[in-house]
Amino acid sequence: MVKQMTVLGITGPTGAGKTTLLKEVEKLGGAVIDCDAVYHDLLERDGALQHSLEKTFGPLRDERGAIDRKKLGTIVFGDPEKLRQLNIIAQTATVRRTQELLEGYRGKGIALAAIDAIALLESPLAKLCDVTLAVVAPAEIRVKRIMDREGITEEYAWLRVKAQKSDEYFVKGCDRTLVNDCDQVEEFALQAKALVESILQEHIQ
Ligand SMILES: CC(C)(COP(=O)(O)OP(=O)(O)OC[C@H]1O[C@@H](n2cnc3c(N)ncnc32)[C@H](O)[C@@H]1O)[C@@H](O)C(=O)NCCC(=O)NCCS
Ligand SMILES: Nc1ncnc2c1ncn2[C@@H]1O[C@H](COP(=O)(O)OP(=O)(O)OP(=O)(O)O)[C@@H](O)[C@H]1O
Repeated sequence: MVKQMTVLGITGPTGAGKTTLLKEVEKLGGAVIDCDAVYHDLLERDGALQHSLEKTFGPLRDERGAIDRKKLGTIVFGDPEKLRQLNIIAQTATVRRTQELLEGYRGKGIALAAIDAIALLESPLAKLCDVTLAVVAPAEIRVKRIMDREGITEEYAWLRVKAQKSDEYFVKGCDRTLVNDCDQVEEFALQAKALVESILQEHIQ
């Protein structure tokens, strides 16, 4: 009998703790697909994607000749229409690559694969998932976390946070929720592990 693969979709706003949860999935033997990383990889090597972005948003190169994400972020995070245009361009490429990766994991007989995507709920990715999980946390805490993690300014951190949908949107759209408002990342990691294990149990039975 071919073993079924459980596909867990993870979404939620920036700095909430999704990557921390993905590390627990990996420790449990699951495969993870971080759509930010998939997209960053495509941004480096997909000429058609680079061309499409510059055609829409104007010159975006840094001194290395690569697409300057902070420059693009400053354009789109302050303008909902431009963010909408970016989402269409980025999602087409990212969703295609994510589907290829999922099929690869399925072919290898992997029991659990998790997809982490900011646009999970409004993209075709949600339909590929057996369970969806929202990871949320108060905006002030998230701003501090992403400033510490990336060394970005408070202004850019708030610009990114305010460009995103509310916690309520993610909670309403997902099957399950994890609130990450504790002070210690280790404490959240334990909660995340317990939830992923219980989801796996439910799907194995
Ligand atoms: C907007 C950009 C230029 C910002 O670059 P920056 O280096 O500041 O952020 P990075 O790429 O590291 O992403 C960090 C976080 O920003 C948030 N973010 C990224 N893209 C988006 C988006 N389209 N909408 C809302 N938030 C976003 C996410 O929370 C993400 O985890 C860049 O992220 C981008 O081009 N994003 C589009 C990719 C996308 O839509 N991915 C989703 C595919 S399902
Ligand atoms: N409960 C916590 N206490 C302290 N630090 C935390 C906690 N949860 C997460 N962090 C830290 O906050 C930062 C953001 O967490 P993480 O990268 O998991 O979020 P994310 O949802 O993946 O963010 P993004 O969507 O921006 O990639 C990381 O540096 C992480 O180590």
